[in-house]
Amino acid sequence: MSNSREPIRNSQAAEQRYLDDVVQKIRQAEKKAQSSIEQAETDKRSINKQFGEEVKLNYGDYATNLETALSIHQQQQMLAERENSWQESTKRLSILRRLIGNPYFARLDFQEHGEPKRETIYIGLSSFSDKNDKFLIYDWRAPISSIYYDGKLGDVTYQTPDGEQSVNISLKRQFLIKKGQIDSMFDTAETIGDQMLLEVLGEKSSTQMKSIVTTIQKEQNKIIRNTSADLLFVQGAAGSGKTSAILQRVAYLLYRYRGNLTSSQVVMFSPNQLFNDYIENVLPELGEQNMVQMTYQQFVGRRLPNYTIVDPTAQFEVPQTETAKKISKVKTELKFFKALQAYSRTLESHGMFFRDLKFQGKPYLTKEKIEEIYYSFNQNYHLGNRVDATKERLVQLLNNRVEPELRKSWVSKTIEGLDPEQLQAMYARADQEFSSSDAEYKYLARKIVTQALKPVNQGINRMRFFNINKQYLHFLAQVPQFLDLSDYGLTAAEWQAGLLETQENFKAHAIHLDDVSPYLFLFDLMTGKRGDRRMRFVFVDEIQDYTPFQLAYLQFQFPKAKYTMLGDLNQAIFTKTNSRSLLSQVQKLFDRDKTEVVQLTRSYRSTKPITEFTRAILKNGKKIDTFEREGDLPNAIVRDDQDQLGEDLLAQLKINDDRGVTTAIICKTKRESEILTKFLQSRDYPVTLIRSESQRLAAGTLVLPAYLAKGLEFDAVILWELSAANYPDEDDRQLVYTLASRAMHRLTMLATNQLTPLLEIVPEKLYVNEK
Ligand SMILES: Nc1ncnc2c1ncn2[C@@H]1O[C@H](COP(=O)(O)OP(=O)(O)OP(=O)(O)O)[C@@H](O)[C@H]1O
Repeated sequence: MSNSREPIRNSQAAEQRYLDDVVQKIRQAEKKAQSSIEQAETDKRSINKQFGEEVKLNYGDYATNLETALSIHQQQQMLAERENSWQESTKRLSILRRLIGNPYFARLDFQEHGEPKRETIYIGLSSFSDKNDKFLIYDWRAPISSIYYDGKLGDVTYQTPDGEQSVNISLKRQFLIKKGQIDSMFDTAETIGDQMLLEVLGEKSSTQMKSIVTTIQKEQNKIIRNTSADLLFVQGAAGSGKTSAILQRVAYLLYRYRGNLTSSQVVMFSPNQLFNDYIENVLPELGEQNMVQMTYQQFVGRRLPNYTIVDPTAQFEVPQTETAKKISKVKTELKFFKALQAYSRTLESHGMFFRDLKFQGKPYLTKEKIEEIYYSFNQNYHLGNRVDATKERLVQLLNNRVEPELRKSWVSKTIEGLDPEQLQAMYARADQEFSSSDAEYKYLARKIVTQALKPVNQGINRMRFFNINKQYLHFLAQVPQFLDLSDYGLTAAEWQAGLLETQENFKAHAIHLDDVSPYLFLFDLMTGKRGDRRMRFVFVDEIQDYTPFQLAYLQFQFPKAKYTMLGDLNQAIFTKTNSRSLLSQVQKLFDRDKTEVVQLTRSYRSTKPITEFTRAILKNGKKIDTFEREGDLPNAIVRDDQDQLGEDLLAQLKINDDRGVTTAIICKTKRESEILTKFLQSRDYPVTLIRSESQRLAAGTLVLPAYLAKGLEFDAVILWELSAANYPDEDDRQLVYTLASRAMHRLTMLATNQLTPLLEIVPEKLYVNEK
């Protein structure tokens, strides 16, 4: 071997010596960071002290005031510098402390093409260099680290900001290091050896998701490091690491665009708040700040604070009628988005509804007048400029009204009614002087009038002259002109009935979730709003639960961002009907050349028997591969009465508890979860019921309703009442698949009378039927 140091480091003892050396250097750096923090703190204290004394001394005339101001400015600058250095050192310190116990997880030996020397690098959570700026550890996100995840041994290439590089890899070594000691190490010729992955996957679940940097798979690495696509669409089986991959991707992007990208320019839309809590620690553990996280409902809901958003399907408690499903389909498709855009263009020449702007309870700027102004501009004005020009004219009109208003009797009455205190508050200064009492009266009158007209002014600025509700209903009435309702199996009368329902909802300050996005979009179009252009990356997880309309609306809201959308078209649990066409509809929103699709087919979450079972539930399932991890076959127990089933549940819980695995019992609805929780408590079995998404996941056995289980995982899952009564037909197939695929090590299904017929297609050898 050409590198003389290499043989020395080939045994574990030698690697340990090298590790000790690195750890010692990190410790030295830690001390240094600690002392610069202390220094910055001492400096801050002394600046503050000095500053306090100077200010006390110089509290005098104008000149010294100016001097004081200058000195304050100077002090502030000095403080800010110290603050910066304090923050830098604190951040550094926390990274160093993280590195001390586990500085790196891999070593690579390689030779760059054309270079005589072979190099050895170590890869860890963050980079670290010694006093001479020699890198002892490379960040896992550095360009060179990519070859650890990507390639086999031999000749490989990797991307750098300056283009492609080729190297020849001769060694790839993985380490499991705990508290500064090498637990085990293995050399691998594979991408990332299965041995390492097996160790990691065999671990127990917890209430917090973990980072996967040490074992990122090649396909996942593609997702993480992609910077070219405007739309990166990831279709991945349950448990294939979609969520994990995007969290590492956020960390990667923050590193790659350091200085130009902040975590506030990255937003992630996730299925529910519970899931947000579940993933909350991953980025901080990687030394990065969390991105903005919210649910789509939160995103749109904050713009409609006075409305209750109704979504009858969300919790599976109320079944939807066939007609309601069809109407819902119309309102959630891309065609509807386009129809709305087309409708908005017609408003440029006619058809906009207005409201009076009132003053003292009476129309002040009438809707007729506003309409006249709005349509007085020529056809070059689109909706956005039309509204700006209208606002301007209305403000002018309002200003012109001030003078005549001054002479009205309500103004003089108001002035007469002012008590001395109120009067005093009207003057700019206590000793304000006027040339005459007439001038004083005019001054006061003007103040009162402008004050009173303020709400009208606000109404103009906030565009209260638009009648958005009426406009939206008008649009719904016009829909048959833009779409063929018969394509959706709907008659004009059924559509009209749906419209009346929306109208009734408005009266009750409620709005159906399907109406929310079109309603806001119409308002944006009317007011010429153009979205948030600062947002650079948008992530949408569990995309199969979004409607094409919602995704189009997101794109409208963040027009400059690159999108990463992840989903499993096998798991569409809320929007069953259109999941198949979702991808094709979404692709229409982006430039074809800038769209990349990545498939993740291997399921890492579950043992092989569980993955084999869950994938058999799907009829036209996308391809799913298992990961070779052994475990028990899933088991199903069916009883004639629920009391007996309760005993079986307790018995299964005992088995799981004895094995030290944590169980989640998933029921179909919230009501069922509540009843089951009461039963278990009556039998002195401690459980935590998760009944809303604002709750936290707790340790120990959980009971939760199906709609909250999205995206989560548990050591053991018991599906309570997976019966024919609860899951009768095809509509629930994807839901059952989603629920079953939450299990990592153990899956049990319990039902009274009869198991759901959805399992009939699953070969008997894939599970144990205990009846
Ligand atoms: N490369 C990896 N190394 C180690 N663990 C991994 C890897 N990829 C995925 N996992 C583990 O597999 C499990 C499933 O990952 P994740 O939740 O990201 O999948 P998902 O595709 O989002 O699943 P779902 O669609 O079912 O919600 C997690 O426990 C995760 O830590």
